[in-house]
Amino acid sequence: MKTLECGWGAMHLSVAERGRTSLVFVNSLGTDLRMWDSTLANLPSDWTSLRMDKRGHGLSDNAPKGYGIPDLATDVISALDHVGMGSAVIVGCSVGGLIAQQVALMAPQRVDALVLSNTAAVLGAPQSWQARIDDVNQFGMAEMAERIMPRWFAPKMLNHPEAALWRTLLARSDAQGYVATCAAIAGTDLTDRLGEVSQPALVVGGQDDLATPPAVVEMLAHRLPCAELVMLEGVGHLPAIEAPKAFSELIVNFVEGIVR
Ligand SMILES: O=C(O)CCC(=O)CC(=O)O
Repeated sequence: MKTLECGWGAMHLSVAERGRTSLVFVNSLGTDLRMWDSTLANLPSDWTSLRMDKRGHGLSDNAPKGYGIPDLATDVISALDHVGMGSAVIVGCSVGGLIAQQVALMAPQRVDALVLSNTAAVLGAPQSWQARIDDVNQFGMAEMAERIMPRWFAPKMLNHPEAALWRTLLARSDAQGYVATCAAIAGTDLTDRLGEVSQPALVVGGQDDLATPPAVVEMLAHRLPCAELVMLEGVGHLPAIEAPKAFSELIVNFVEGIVR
């Protein structure tokens, strides 16, 4: 673990620096960098990986209010600078995928390729995020965790002991960090800029994803100039947790295909 000093505070990083293939993992709303544990365990051991908790998530500090996806993308670029990673394959889930797209637009030279899991260029209507913020403020994270679980996990995963651990993490999450990220999502629509993303992209969705349903993920793949799409059966919003072996196999095949 390393701590990165940013303009807004300290960011906690888990860094492994080996080998030539570099990947950066950006997590989803309400999770932390441990969402990638099982995926990393299935990747070649000589690959370099960098994971980070977003502002207000995991062990990272809360930032001042009023930041957007470009600020979160700047955090990723700062993390790359911090560990001396010139460029990398950026793997992002949901809002992490939105941040990954933003990094590709802001600093294309830092992005070798994208793995966009369960995400889109716009994640739902702004009003739905304002409703989410209002609900968090009214009911708190514990109540919200109950409501969000079926949006995270496919029915067959919901009663798995691991799902209970993630529910606990979400229930204990910092509400300020959560709502600040909801507000950043609400203000972002990259649809009109997708044509500028020239890097190869692997777009992954889950047939049972209620948060970013298959049609939304398919639309992202369709609009990106150079994308391949894989839709996983029996998987919800978080394939890295629900189907880590299948997810990491997809990453390995994709990355080996582009470096060959
Ligand atoms: O996972 C994300 O980054 C955003 C979507 C989410 O939190 C799940 C939901 O919409 O309930």
